[in-house]
Amino acid sequence: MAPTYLSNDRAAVDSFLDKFDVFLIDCDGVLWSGDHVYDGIPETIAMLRAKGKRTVFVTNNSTKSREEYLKKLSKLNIPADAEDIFGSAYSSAVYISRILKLPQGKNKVFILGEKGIESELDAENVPHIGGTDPNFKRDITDADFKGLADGSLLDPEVGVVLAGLDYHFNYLKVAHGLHYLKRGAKFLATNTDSTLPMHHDFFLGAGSVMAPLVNASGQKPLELGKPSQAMMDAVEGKFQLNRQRTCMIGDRLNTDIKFGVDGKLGGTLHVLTGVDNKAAWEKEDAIAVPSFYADTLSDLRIAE
Ligand SMILES: O=C(O)[C@H](O)[C@H](O)COP(=O)(O)O
Ligand SMILES: [Mg+2]
Repeated sequence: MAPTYLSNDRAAVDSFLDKFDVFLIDCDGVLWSGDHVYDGIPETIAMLRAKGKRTVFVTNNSTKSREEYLKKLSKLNIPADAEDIFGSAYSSAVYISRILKLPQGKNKVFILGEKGIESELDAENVPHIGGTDPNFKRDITDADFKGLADGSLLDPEVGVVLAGLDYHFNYLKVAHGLHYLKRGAKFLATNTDSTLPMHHDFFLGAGSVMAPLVNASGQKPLELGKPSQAMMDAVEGKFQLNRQRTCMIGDRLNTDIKFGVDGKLGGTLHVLTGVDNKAAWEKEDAIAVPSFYADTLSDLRIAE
């Protein structure tokens, strides 16, 4: 069935809102582009909450922890509770500490990523190295090559390499990641989005940042962010979701919309402010087709 267009259609928006109690809302490309909030977003979230709807922010962006996202949301006047934020950094930390359960002496994580991952691993008492450690912000030396090849530079307790969006990746850091994988560490990713919407344009996403490691190791990481259904199960458990009364709202087909479709949610809404346009789901072999679409999330305000 062709997706229902909601923009400027009060009746369509009213029946859309009546169908759902919980909205899982993506962030980059839906609420904002970098620090630029799209027009009418704070008012739209406030309207949904005023109508008794639950709004849960589900982002693949692992550079911030839930706490850091709460600060960003409140700085941008978007109403939110700390409880209603579910990021891929949190999803990954929970997977490592509560599901993977690494053996003692092999329970450390080497991070190719930012502060968000470090904070969420700390919250789960999972030891970690790499990440924002300033010792990695330099050129590789011959001593590094030697120490990585003979293992003298490697921490024997590392059992996982966790990769995400990293604004500071370089040859030295990726080389460490490669040599931990060569010694049997598990390869996990918070997400593998190829691009990042920022300042109304697109930049390298997590998937593009970790591509050198995937290429050199010949391994594909286990993804823990959208569209992974491990994340959907975690979201369902945490928020006691009735999947039929839940709608996923996103800008990207191969993460957000696929997440909702594979998760058999009651509906998915594709907004055209971010990564994918209409043509992406109109084509024959579209990876996922939304049940609703709108030019922007704030088009829901017609129901105010
Ligand atoms: O590269 C990335 O990590 C993604 O572009 C970014 O995380 C997407 O975030 P989301 O749209 O899921 O909020
Ligand atoms: Mg997005």
